[in-house]
Amino acid sequence: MMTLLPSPAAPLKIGTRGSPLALAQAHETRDRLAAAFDLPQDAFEIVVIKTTGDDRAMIAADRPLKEIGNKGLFTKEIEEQLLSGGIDIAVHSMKDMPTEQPEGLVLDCYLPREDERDAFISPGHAGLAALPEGTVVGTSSLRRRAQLLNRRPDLQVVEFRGNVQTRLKKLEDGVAAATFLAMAGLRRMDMTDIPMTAMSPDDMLPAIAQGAIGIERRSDDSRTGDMLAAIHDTDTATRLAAERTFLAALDGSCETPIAGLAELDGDRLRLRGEILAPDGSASHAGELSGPAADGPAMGRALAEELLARAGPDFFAWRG
Ligand SMILES: NCc1[nH]cc(CCC(=O)O)c1CC(=O)O
Repeated sequence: MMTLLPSPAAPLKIGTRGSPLALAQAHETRDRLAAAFDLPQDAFEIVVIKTTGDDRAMIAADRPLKEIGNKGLFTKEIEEQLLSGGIDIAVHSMKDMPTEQPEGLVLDCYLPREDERDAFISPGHAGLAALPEGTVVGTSSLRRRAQLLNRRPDLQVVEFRGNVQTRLKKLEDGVAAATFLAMAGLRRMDMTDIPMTAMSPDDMLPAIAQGAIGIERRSDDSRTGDMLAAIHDTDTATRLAAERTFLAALDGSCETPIAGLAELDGDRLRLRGEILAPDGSASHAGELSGPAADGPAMGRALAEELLARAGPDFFAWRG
């Protein structure tokens, strides 16, 4: 058994994107594995992989990602490295991951979920309700844009891309008066000292799987599978199973205005979901509660209920 564990001479290679948040998530994964198996940090190697989505030169900064075709934009190169053996595991934000993985890869290890809420961030205003009419809010998220315009049609939403640091700089420069970021990212980067307030999910339901880190590996790599089992969090898995089945049943991607959150109370699960028109002109929201083991069935049922209420033309804009 001991000989199967990684060592400084034969480290476990952890693939990640190079953004500060991605690196923080890779470091958390390494530290949890090191602690679980009492290994030194240099039994792990962090391998930074540049993805098409990171290549700014290719992408005009003011174009929404959905126009560029975001499917696999931030994961393709990382998954290629996994399949070819360049890395052994890949660390991902689950909210950016499609509901199905390529042939030969599995994504079934989740770290304990961080705060799943969105943060309202503004140097000058206390909260969403305090924003004067017509205020400019920056976001690159189709979901946040739709939710904002649904609740506050008077606001002006501008495209706000880049990593967390870039977006905060734009706020400082006055490009917008407020923005939204995931609480999880701010906490993982130790950035909770910026002017922000957490949004209640009653006011802004988060993205599917927001705040959860998933670890992907080759399906035939059972040594790595055994290692990952030691740091897997089953509550997070139960919640994501419900949320991601809801997402899959809606045929959504991370660039579709869909929100959802599953919460556990003992062995009871409460699933909330929302689908919106991209311009915020319509929203359909609902919730179901039941035994935690029924999460995926509840995800499908909630998706069907919302689709039925929305009607067949609701998703027509997807083309
Ligand atoms: N799409 C970008 C992205 N993917 C994951 C996070 C934050 C961390 C998380 O939700 O786990 C972010 C940035 C943000 O929304 O603030």
